[in-house]
Amino acid sequence: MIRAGIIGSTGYAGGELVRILTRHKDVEIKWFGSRSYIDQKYASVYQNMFQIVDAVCMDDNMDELAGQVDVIFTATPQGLCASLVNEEILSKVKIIDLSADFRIKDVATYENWYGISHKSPQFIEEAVYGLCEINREDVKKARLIANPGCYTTCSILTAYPLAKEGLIDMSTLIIDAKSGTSGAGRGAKVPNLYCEVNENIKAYGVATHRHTPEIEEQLGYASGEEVVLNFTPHLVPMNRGILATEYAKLTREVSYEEVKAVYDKYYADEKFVRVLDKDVCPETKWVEGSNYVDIGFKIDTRTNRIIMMGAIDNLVKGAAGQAVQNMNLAFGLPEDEGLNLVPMFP
Ligand SMILES: NC(=O)C1=CN([C@@H]2O[C@H](COP(=O)(O)OP(=O)(O)OC[C@H]3O[C@@H](n4cnc5c(N)ncnc54)[C@H](OP(=O)(O)O)[C@@H]3O)[C@@H](O)[C@H]2O)C=CC1
Ligand SMILES: CC(=O)N[C@@H](CCC(=O)OP(=O)(O)O)C(=O)O
Repeated sequence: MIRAGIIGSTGYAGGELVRILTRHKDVEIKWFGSRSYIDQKYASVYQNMFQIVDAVCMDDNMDELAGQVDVIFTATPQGLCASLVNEEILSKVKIIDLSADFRIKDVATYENWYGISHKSPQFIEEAVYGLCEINREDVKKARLIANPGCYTTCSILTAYPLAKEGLIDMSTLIIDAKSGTSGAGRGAKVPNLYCEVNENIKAYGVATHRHTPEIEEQLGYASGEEVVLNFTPHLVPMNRGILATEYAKLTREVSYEEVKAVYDKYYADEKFVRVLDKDVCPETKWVEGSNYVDIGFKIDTRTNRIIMMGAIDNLVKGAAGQAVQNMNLAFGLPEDEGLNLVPMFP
């Protein structure tokens, strides 16, 4: 049995980790970390866990935790994991960080976009960017895994094969993405109140969103060139889900079949990536509650652009599901263990 500790188990991403891991046959959650609910029953924070989780929430102490578990998930605000991790901890446990602390290789870029100083830059180089479909072999050997962002998982996987094969002009790439409000976490914030979000759609973080450099870096590795792009997120009145619509000029004339063959080259054997049939556009409802990424595309011959679309559940493939997928790889388990979640509908 793998013993797991979750720092930030009372947040939305941590809560989703608990939901998935309670049904993972090789994992026992030993530590339900919290800052605000110490000594309270976990099931009193999340009543959906009534009679499923009997444990109480515990203080977030990474040093103590490292001696008691095999893997620590940090589902905490930006900067916290970097402020806690040290060599002794990493010599004892694997860490899967759901925040952005170890995603970006250039520390100055991280500090610029996040507005915080990085507390342990010495571990950035060894951290593996845990986008399983792309970095699988490195994840298997990693002791520190940077779980990718939710918008970024969706945006990168949707464009990756075409970027890698040079089919799109990267300087023309524009990503327009929408997220449900669980992406903003459980903490109370006025812009996320019911009356602010319901019956409303709004762009935010325009030209400044922190996921921009993460997408640029990863698509830069794929395409072999420096990538600078527009990324505009929108908040939409739904609980879960991300839809990314991505536009780029094609570098040459291609047919539907050629593009489909490129997607199939990278994803035909990927259990969690579903390239949809011709003319089918992904919808967040069709992936809700699951670890799937659904991808579709359309060639617009009139503008010589391709329009790529991807949908995920931000809390599953965009956070907890991908974290469990990373854990499975890092511990030599079947990659889909605990993740055979059928999308829910309606
Ligand atoms: N929501 C999403 O869709 C996604 C989130 N993520 C990332 O996961 C992380 C958590 O996000 P999310 O679950 O949405 O956020 P929430 O605000 O819902 O949860 C934050 C969690 O962190 C804990 N926490 C807050 N401050 C501290 C602290 N100083 N010390 C210890 N614990 C602390 C909270 O504990 P308590 O409640 O007990 O106070 C809570 O459990 C973030 O880095 C986020 O960017 C990544 C991908 C998607
Ligand atoms: C709707 C919403 O607010 N989404 C969050 C992103 C989700 C998230 O938690 O970001 P990471 O994946 O980088 O951890 C935001 O825009 O900051």
